[in-house]
Amino acid sequence: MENDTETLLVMLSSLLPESHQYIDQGSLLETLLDCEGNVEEAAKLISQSTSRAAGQASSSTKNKRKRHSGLDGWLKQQPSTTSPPSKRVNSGDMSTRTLGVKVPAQDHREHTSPSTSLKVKGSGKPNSTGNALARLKPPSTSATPETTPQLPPLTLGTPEMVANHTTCTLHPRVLPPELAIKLFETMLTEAENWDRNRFWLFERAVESPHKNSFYVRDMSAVAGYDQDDGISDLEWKEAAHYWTQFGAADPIPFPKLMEEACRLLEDVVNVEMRKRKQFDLEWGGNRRWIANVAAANCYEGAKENVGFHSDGLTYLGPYPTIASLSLGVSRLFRLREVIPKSEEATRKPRSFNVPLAHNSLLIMHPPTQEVSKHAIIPQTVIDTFRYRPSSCSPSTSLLNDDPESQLESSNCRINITFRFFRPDFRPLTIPRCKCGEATILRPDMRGKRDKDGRLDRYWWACQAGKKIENEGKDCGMWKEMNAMAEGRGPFVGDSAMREDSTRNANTN
Ligand SMILES: O=C(O)CCC(=O)C(=O)O
Ligand SMILES: [Fe+2]
Repeated sequence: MENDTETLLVMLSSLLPESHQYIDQGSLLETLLDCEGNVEEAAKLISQSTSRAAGQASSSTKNKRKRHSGLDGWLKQQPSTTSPPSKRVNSGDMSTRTLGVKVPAQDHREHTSPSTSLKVKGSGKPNSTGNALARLKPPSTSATPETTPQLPPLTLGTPEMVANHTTCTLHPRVLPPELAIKLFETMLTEAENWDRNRFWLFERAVESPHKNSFYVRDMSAVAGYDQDDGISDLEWKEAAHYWTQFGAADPIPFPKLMEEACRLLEDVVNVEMRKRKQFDLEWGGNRRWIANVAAANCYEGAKENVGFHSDGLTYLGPYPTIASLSLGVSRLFRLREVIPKSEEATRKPRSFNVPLAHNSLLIMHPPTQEVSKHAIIPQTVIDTFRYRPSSCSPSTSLLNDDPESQLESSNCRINITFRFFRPDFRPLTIPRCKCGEATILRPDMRGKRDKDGRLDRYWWACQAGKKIENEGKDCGMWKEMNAMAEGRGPFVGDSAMREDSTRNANTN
């Protein structure tokens, strides 16, 4: 566990519902250790253990748990597309389980609002005492036996290491240095107007531990793009609303320097993409990868962070390519595979740390979002970013006796993730749930997958429980995506997929 322990403990406490606030720090620490410092997993484990204990006292809950021992079981029994929300728990890289009490779902995030290290609004009251340690014991069904070897986290300090160990590529010094500095300065100014996402988690309103914002590109001047994708301003507004976890802000146009950077980065992405194998469900429309939106994050100081998550696929569609530019302070990006249920008994996920230096591009290639989660972890210390401001030209600095005195310092990291929102997943086409909200598209990360990381299925799920006004209540809608039947595409694998669906139709 590399994070500052105290921070992790605070983060963990902040995620626990009021009824768990009495659990002592020693027990919290033990659980954190069990979970290799993963705050969200520790919080889930505690909640699950407690609900399990509660379930033992209630035979009706126990019966329900027996009847539906997970989403698969539940689906087999209930062919309809909706599920009773109070019994369904989907928790990202934890298996989907049926519990006696409702634990708020995690990582339903579209863009930010991770499930770890959130600023909590309001404090939990201490509750009655209890046998905390007994409750903290991992569930007996805990999938990974102690004998399964656990590889320690590995730091990937070079592009070669990143390429060898992950589904990402790293491109240092990617922009001309002056452009990188100017863009950093622009985004620092922009960030003064950004906000923190606010949403409902673990029975309380929480705030994301960093600021973010959502930008939409003017595509009219972008060569090679079908100008007539028909996505209206209102739809962009809706996308921004869900991307920022029910935020009210209008999407912002790309600043000039972001546009300039985007064009250069697209070239890098396209060169990389041409070297890689494509997945059938990838977008098959444009010949070149282009970005039409950018989500930007600002992390101030060492502690601001984003917790483990995979990026919501609602508008990106399956197997997206995401180009993530880092500016300013270098921070650690942590990537960890989500192990499919069928392999839990034989292997444990390994964490990789990738230091993201100023002016580096990390490309998350497919199937990164399908098979792993990522985070920017809180750190104990960071190196201050020292740079020559763009207002100070090299010639004036030569005239100066002490050029060092002209350097500026910053403790901020700016991240810009350039993304392509697919026309076939445009806001108008996103299924609505009974709450009247757009659903979120999530991969079945723990389900079956082939050796290339190809998944079996994706789900449209209600996300209304995260809206603060809803206080965790949702309609529980949970429907499998059927890309063909929903009229989506074109896909990279169109012809192969059509043959498949015809074959299936004929054999049924
Ligand atoms: O700041 C970063 O590098 C990661 C940001 C991220 O994961 C996101 O915006 O989804
Ligand atoms: Fe992300």
